[in-house]
Amino acid sequence: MRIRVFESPKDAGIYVATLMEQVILHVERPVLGLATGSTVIPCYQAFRSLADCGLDLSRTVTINLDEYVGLSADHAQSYHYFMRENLFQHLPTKPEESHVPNGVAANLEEECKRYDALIQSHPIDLQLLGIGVNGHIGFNEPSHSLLSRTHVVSLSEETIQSNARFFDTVKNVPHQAVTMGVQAILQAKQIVLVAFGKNKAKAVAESVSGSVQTNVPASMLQLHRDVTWVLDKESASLLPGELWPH
Ligand SMILES: O=P(O)(O)OC[C@H]1O[C@](O)(CO)[C@@H](O)[C@@H]1O
Repeated sequence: MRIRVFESPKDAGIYVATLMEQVILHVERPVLGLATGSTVIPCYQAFRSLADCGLDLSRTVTINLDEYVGLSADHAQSYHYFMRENLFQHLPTKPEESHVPNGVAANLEEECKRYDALIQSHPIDLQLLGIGVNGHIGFNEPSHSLLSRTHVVSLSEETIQSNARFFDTVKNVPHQAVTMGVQAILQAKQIVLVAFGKNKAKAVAESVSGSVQTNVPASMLQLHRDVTWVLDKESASLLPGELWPH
């Protein structure tokens, strides 16, 4: 596990974008696992600059972590829409394929199976993650057990309240989502988790230095051999001193 602490989200975003670039430059048919949320926006902004400077994405496949159940791709709060607005529409060369779970599939169980098959046939080289204030990754919420496969999850009250900032009213926040399971996340060759702000500090500290437990889903990342935590000073503020990078 590596921990990098940056002065600003902008600096952190540039670092993450270069990690993504390295994969694209060195893997024959790169597969990037992508995330949504306010945290990854500086990463995508920096990545767009690299793409503007000629980074070729035409062999790259992208696979997103999750989508709200009931929001179609043209809904402004759907993760399809987020990806288009914050990344895809700005890229001069489009990825060869881009995948986001379909939250309005008539049969969500079939959709989850389809998504798992897709992940298995496209092993992820680099998985980008944010983290919920409760330690969730993707939408794998804290629980006494975690599901390994893509599944429909009921969002916790904490997540609904936290994500209400993106909706007109908390009543409009969907209560369910389709999310990749922890297996797909842990199968990625490399994982980069990004967290900014004081409100993520507790989840970061518990995930990095607490015990591995399903009640803190991001603590599962301790089981992976290639994880980089990309933090700012606030999100790193509760880490034990010995874990602070020198
Ligand atoms: O970056 P934000 O907006 O705090 O969101 C963090 C996490 O929340 C989610 O958007 C889902 O709630 C995750 O996909 C993300 O990792």
